Amino acid sequence: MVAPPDNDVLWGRALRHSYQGSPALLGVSIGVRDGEILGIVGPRGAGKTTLLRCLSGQLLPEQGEVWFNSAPVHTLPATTRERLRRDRFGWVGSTPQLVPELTARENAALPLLLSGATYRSARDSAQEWLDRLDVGDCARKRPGELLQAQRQRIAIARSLVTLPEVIFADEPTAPLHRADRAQVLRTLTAAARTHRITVLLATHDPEVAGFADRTVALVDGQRAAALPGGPWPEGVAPCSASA
Ligand SMILES: Nc1ncnc2c1ncn2[C@@H]1O[C@H](COP(=O)(O)OP(=O)(O)OP(=O)(O)O)[C@@H](O)[C@H]1O
Repeated sequence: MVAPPDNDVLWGRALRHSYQGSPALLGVSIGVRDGEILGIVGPRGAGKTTLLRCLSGQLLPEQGEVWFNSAPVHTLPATTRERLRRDRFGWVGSTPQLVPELTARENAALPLLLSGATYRSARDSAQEWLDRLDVGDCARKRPGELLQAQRQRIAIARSLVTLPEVIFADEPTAPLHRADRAQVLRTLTAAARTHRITVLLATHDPEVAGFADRTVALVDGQRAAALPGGPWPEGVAPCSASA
């Protein structure tokens, strides 16, 4: 095993994974620099979610290595990987997964409460992030009383509340109206830059990818040529922003 280069906070090498024999990743290598906002772009089914799940330790790749700083994520026991994900990583999926019995503020505070913060400090921090994401007035409501777009903002607040080292954002603005996407992405990326949070932003939408410092393209489970902030590589048709 070879440890990652010093300036990479996260590093995947030759990652391969398949689902019931159907390949999703075919030997992807990737390095993510500390504090970088890295776009993982590509059409639907390209392997973006699978790559994020491998890099975040949710999914063990069939082959390959994942390093977070000097920790070999691919060989860590399940409980250590879970702790790593809880304490150092944040995750935002394309659909908000909130606890229905808790209020919006309790949902956003949950990662802090799980890591031992006092109720009052967790609640105050959660409220601050809800305010920044323009859902502060939803704080006392439960997910069932809220719109999907409001729930997604709460899920983003929850991912930021611990100021994790890395946020994995998988199509994070998919449930939002187009007009709201830029504002939410500005909040997420501004918070990341202020607090030096590394962000992996998976998307099929070139407008979303425009918020990244650099993009890496995936096509059919493999890296494809891409220019940072430039045109999409051949074979990666930019989809409309109507996801
Ligand atoms: N749980 C699963 N079981 C079986 N096949 C899966 C599973 N998850 C993903 N796949 C398949 O693996 C391939 C890669 O999927 P993945 O979700 O990683 O791509 P993606 O680029 O994130 O696509 P999308 O934008 O549609 O989520 C696709 O062919 C997909 O159908």
